[in-house]
This record gives sequence, C-alpha cells and structure tokens, in this order.
Amino acid sequence: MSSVQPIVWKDGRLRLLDQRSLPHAVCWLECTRAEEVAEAIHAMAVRGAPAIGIAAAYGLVLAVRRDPEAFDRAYALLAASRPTAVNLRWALERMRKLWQQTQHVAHLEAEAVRIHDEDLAQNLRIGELGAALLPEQARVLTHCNTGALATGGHGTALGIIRTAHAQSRIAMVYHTETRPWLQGARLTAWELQQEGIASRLIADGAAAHLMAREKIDWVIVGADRIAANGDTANKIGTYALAIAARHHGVRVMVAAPSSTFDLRCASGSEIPIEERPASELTEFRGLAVAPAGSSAFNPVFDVTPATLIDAIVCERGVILAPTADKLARLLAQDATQAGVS
Ligand SMILES: CSC[C@@H](O)[C@@H](O)C(=O)COP(=O)(O)O
Repeated sequence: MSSVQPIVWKDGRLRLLDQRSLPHAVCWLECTRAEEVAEAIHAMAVRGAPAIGIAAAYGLVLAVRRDPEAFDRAYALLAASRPTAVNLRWALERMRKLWQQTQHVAHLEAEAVRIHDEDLAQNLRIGELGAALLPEQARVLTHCNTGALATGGHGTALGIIRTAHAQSRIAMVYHTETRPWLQGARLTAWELQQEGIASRLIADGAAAHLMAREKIDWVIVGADRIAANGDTANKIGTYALAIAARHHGVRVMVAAPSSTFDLRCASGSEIPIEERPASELTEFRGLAVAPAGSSAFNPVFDVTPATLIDAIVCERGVILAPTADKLARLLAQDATQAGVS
C-alpha cells in the first residue's frame, strides 16, 4: 500500500509537497533553513499534526548543520509555528533530548528520520486496528485530511479507510469540504481518487442531513491533541459532527498515533486552539466573499468531549468509550501489547 510522501529527506535535503496548490498542481518547496520550514508550517504548505512534527524535526537538522549554536533559536521558532497539534512540540522535544545527549548532527538527522519512519509504521498499525472495527461494506464519513499528506505516509483516519478499502470492506466514503482551507475537498478527494476509493464530497453543513437520510456506520476523524481524559482537539467542525453522530446513533472513531496524546492537559479546555486570520473566511483566493469591513471569528480547531467519542485508535491499541484511566493504561504499555480496552 504505497501512498504519496509529502515530506522527502534525501541526501540531506528537505523537500515539502506544497499542499496549498493541490489538487491543481504538484509543487515542491525546497527548504534549506529552519526559518523556511517554520514558515511552511505556519502558512500550511505542510499541514496535519504528524506531518508538521516530522517537518519541524528536519528543520532542526537544517539549523544545526549551518550553526550548532542555533538549536535553541530554531526550536523556539519551529515550536511557535502552529499551537494546537502537540505532535510538533513532541517531535521537537525528542530532538532536544537527543541533541543534549550527543551534540552530533548525524545523530540528530538519524533521530528525525526515525520519527518519520516510526510515524508511517504507526499509521499502518492504526489502519489495521481501526479497520477491524468496521462492518463489512462500511459506509463512513471523514473530515479534513488525515491521509498520507498529513502524516509520514498512509494516514490515520484516512489510513484506516485505506486499509479497509484494501480489504474490500469500504462501500462508501463521504468526506466534508472542510472550510475554509478545503482540506477535504482538495486533499482528501485527491487521495481517495488516487486509490480508487468510492467517495462523495459533502458541504460541511450537509453532515447531519446525510446521517438522517443515509446509513453511516462510523464518523472517522484524526486528532491534533488528545487530553488525558480523551477530549480531542481536531479540525473545526469535528465537534458538530460528533454531536450530530450521537443524535443519529452513528459511532465516532478518533485515530491518532501516541505522539498526539498530551497527558499534561487534563481535559480539552486546556488545549490551545489556533485562531487564524479573518481573511481566511472573508475572502476566497484573494476575492472578497463578505462585505468590506466584516469581522470574523476563525478558530481552526475545536474540542470534542470524550463522552461523544466511541473509540480512540492508536498504534498501541483501541480504547472503547475513552476515560482517563483507560488512556493512561494504554499509553503505559508498549506497541507490542496492542489490544482493546
Ligand atoms: C493525521 S492529521 C490529524 C489532524 O491534524 C487533522 O485532522 C487536522 O485537523 C489537520 O488540520 P490542518 O489545519 O489542516 O493542519
């Protein structure tokens, strides 16, 4: 099951697939400095929680290769590039630990490659565990883009769909547009099309209507940060999907690697929620869609309470009806013990 690789590290060079131009054009950014990586993350050329962690890890390698004294400055710059996905901070922390131990650029580079490779392996495992929860001929709804583009490859929520499709278990994937960046319409549609997976795009606002009229087995989404009690921050609109799903008896699955869990946040209220410029709502590709002078509120993530989540799938196992105790137990075990709790 090969999939597009949005982050390519080869011969010490970093190339990022610029997701802003998809699906119309496949353009690559070549980054040689941490500043460029931080800007690519901030401007969403590279996006998705695991992918920005991986890109930031390579950004640190670029920084110390130029100047071994630059680690702390590059760390701070990269850490500030987006606030919600904890994978970013997790990857940077892992790199910092290694740097404190060795101060050796080659070792730092090897750690970044390990972070990248591990994410792909974890996604493949998440794919298997999540697909096993789906019925035959499953009809699912997903939000945003959680595929190969958002990760080290394969994907989390979309990775589950990809794995289930390879097992001939998917009848239909509905996916939202995901306004205002249209990650669903542009990126998820692109990935689903490449795999030949039967899919239909819906407007974000059509989800409750869809659930009322058609059988949907699962809503499957990714996560940017999962608090200790299972509350989950993900792309804006996830919370509304979960409320609609509960009302219609549709189950909700959150898929994320263990790097997305943040036990320092006791609950979702402690997760920082990114707000982006009003112009992302008032304009579309430079054209005004709201009257001049309109103000807008543009939070780009929301928090779904754990009580609305039926299953959390990570590479270490599956948690049904998540609670703080179940989460702590799962994260305390290693991946070889993966099971259902
Ligand atoms: C595997 S990606 C998980 C999440 O990062 C994804 O669902 C999401 O919300 C992405 O938001 P984005 O703003 O496109 O980075």
